[in-house]
Order: sequence, then C-alpha cells, then structure tokens
Amino acid sequence: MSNIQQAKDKLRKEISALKKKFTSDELYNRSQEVLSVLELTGIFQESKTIFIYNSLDDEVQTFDFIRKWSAGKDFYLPVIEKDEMVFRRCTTNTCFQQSAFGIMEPVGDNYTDYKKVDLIIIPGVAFDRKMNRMGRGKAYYDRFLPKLKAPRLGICFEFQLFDGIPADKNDVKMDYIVSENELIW
Ligand SMILES: Nc1nc2c(c(=O)[nH]1)N(C=O)[C@@H](CNc1ccc(C(=O)N[C@@H](CCC(=O)O)C(=O)O)cc1)CN2
Ligand SMILES: Nc1ncnc2c1ncn2[C@@H]1O[C@H](COP(=O)(O)OP(=O)(O)OP(=O)(O)O)[C@@H](O)[C@H]1O
Repeated sequence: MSNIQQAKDKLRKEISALKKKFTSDELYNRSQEVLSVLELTGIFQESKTIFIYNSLDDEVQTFDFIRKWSAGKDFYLPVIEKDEMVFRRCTTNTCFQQSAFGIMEPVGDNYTDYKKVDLIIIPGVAFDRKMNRMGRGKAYYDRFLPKLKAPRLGICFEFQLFDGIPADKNDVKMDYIVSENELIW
C-alpha cells in the first residue's frame, strides 16, 4: 500500500472515532444545520436536477431533506451495479432495496441523461479547504465524477473538514464544500 493510502486509512479511523463521540440525535441536529447552509446557496436554489445520496448513519442525514424538497426538485440516488456507481430517480413513490453496504437504493431504471444534471451533492469521510475529498476507499465517486459536468458540492460535519488531507491525482476536487459553519468555493 502506498504512503498516501496508508495516510488515508489512518484518517478514516480517526474520523470514525470522532463520530462516535456524537449521539445520533446530535448528528441529526448538525445535519439540519449543514443542510440549512446548503439551502442558502444560489447553486442549490437554482438547481432542478440533483444527484444526492441516501445517508448512512454517520453521514449528513439527507432523508428528510429529500422529502422536503421533492415537490420542486428532481432527485437521483446512487446504486452500485457491477461495481460501478449509477443513479436512479427518487420520488415519494420510489421503492427501495437494501444494498450490500446497508444503503437503501432506489429500484427502477438507471438515469443516464448526465448533461441535464445541475448539481451533485457528495458525501465524504473527510474534506479539506483546498477542495480535496476522501471517501470510503472504493473510488466509486472518483471513477464516476469525470462523467459529469455538473458542479460538485461536498457536504460534511465541521469535524470532517481540515486544512489538508492526503490526496493523489485520482481524487476529484470539489467545487463547493458545505459544513455547519463554512461554505467554501
Ligand atoms: N450514503 C452513501 N451512499 C453511497 C456511497 C457513500 O459513500 N455514501 N458511496 C460512495 O462510494 C457508494 C457506496 N459505497 C460504499 C463504499 C463503502 C462503504 C462502507 O461501508 N465501507 C465500510 C468499510 C468497508 C471495508 O471494510 O472495506 C466503512 O466505511 O465502514 C459503504 C458504501 C454509493 N452510495
Ligand atoms: N479513477 C480511478 N480509477 C481507478 N482506480 C482508482 C481511481 N481513483 C482511485 N482509484 C484507486 O482506488 C483505491 C481507493 O481510492 P481512494 O482511497 O482515493 O478512494 P476514495 O476517495 O475513498 O473513494 P470514493 O471516491 O469512492 O469515495 C485506490 O487504490 C486508488 O488508487
């Protein structure tokens, strides 16, 4: 394993320990703060077709947010299919199926009209103020993002945001990062 991969794994463990200090209620409340910053941004307000994610317990919680905005915006969620990430529509009628990672993935057709996407909202384990992002170590987003021209907006809790994190040439940079306390672009 390279030095960068080792440094990333170490940081993943550190973040995982930090997250354990918060109850799920605290993470839910912080999620609401992060999302209220997101709602203030022009890029979110102006976007209609949005790629987002269905959160795991330790990520910014998106479930209520998607429902709240689903009348005015079209949301799509990731599905892992043959080790590739694809996106499917999420409406109030969508059926979900639990993936191997424990994520609820929409059932239905894959959406491939990538040029219509206005914004992609991306989870991460850690981000830095130079716009680097580190994920869960499977490179799904790093492989997917070059297919899309839409602005990339990372969302995270403040304790996941650093001045610098380990990054290499494959890591795709964010255009915006939003936390409870910061909006970076
Ligand atoms: N909410 C959400 N959905 C997503 C992602 C994500 O990061 N968050 N993905 C972004 O890629 C894709 C799924 N990728 C995932 C990759 C790893 C793990 C995971 O739980 N990994 C374990 C460690 C597994 C291991 O032992 O290697 C972990 O992080 O604890 C989950 C999802 C698509 N959907
Ligand atoms: N675009 C790519 N194509 C092929 N392999 C890649 C690509 N990006 C990263 N990898 C490899 O995949 C492995 C995991 O990468 P890395 O730790 O950067 O993932 P990550 O940032 O956590 O993933 P993700 O973007 O899915 O959240 C590394 O071995 C890395 O070299």
